[in-house]
Amino acid sequence: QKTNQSCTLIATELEKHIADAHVLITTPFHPAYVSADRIRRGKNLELLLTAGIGSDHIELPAAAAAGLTVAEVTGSNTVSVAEDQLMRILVLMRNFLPGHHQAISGEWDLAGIAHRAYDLEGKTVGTVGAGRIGKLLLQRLKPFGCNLLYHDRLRVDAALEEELGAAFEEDLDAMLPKCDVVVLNMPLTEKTKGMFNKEKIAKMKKGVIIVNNARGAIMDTQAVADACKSGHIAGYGGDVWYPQPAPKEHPWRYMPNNAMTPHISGTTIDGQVSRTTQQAPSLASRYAPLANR
Ligand SMILES: NC(=O)C1=CN([C@@H]2O[C@H](COP(=O)(O)OP(=O)(O)OC[C@H]3O[C@@H](n4cnc5c(N)ncnc54)[C@H](O)[C@@H]3O)[C@@H](O)[C@H]2O)C=CC1
Repeated sequence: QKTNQSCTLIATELEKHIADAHVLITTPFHPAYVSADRIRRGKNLELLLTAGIGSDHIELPAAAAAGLTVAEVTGSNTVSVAEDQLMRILVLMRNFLPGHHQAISGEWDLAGIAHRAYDLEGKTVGTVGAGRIGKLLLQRLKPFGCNLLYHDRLRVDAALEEELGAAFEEDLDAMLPKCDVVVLNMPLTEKTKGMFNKEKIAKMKKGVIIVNNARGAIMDTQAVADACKSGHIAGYGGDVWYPQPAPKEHPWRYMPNNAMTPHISGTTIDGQVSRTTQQAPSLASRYAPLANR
């Protein structure tokens, strides 16, 4: 109910002011979807600023057609997200959540946890996307003694590849069957929307762990829920959903072995400070020249 109230409040305030606004600042966490209709009604709009990374909640072709600048705070919370991904990998690999549930519910059933708990050492971890967050994750995984793979449109330079200790996989479909853990680190675009469907998931190892802090809509929602139910996916964790806020009946809330949360991986206090301190200069650089005229 709290979520519904705050959604309604955001929508009402946005509708009230959109006709006057020159700058619209939105976040990917609790997005005000910037539709073509809202862009049309925002007659004074000049800048759509995403306070975070990932502007897929904005209808980009409509923004471009209206001549608007769309900007985001690149790099602002990348450490927060990479650390969170590492946490979710460990939480799922070690089967931590049922153990915690036992602790708070008065149970003591070691076998009930241990039968599906593994070490991360020696496992193959592949990231789909090795941009800012993907590279930070690979750096953090290196000391765990994993076999590290990455797939991206672009290969990182040889020196960095060696430093990361990760092997490039040009063909995603060739990488997926090798991975015990798959982490998504690419943007939601027309190309990646629904990319991880039933067929793609079937190419992965039975018992794979998937961590997706990139965007919910990169996955086929029902295919993920079905594969968790069948056990093909042994664990699915992340903080991104489609749509957001996720409705109560969203199947990922109820699928087995999930380590889902609301969209919080980039909103640590450090991530928030970094986002806001980088956002102000972004606004200032656009408007200071006008103000000084
Ligand atoms: N959950 C959260 O709080 C946050 C989520 N994100 C999400 O993570 C995504 C990645 O963030 P960054 O690493 O900062 O972005 P980035 O732009 O530095 O890296 C993205 C990488 O994905 C690659 N890529 C793009 N399309 C691809 C495709 N079709 N196939 C393979 N690789 C492809 C790019 O070449 C690039 O290397 C963002 O787009 C955003 O959606 C970002 C920050 C916070």
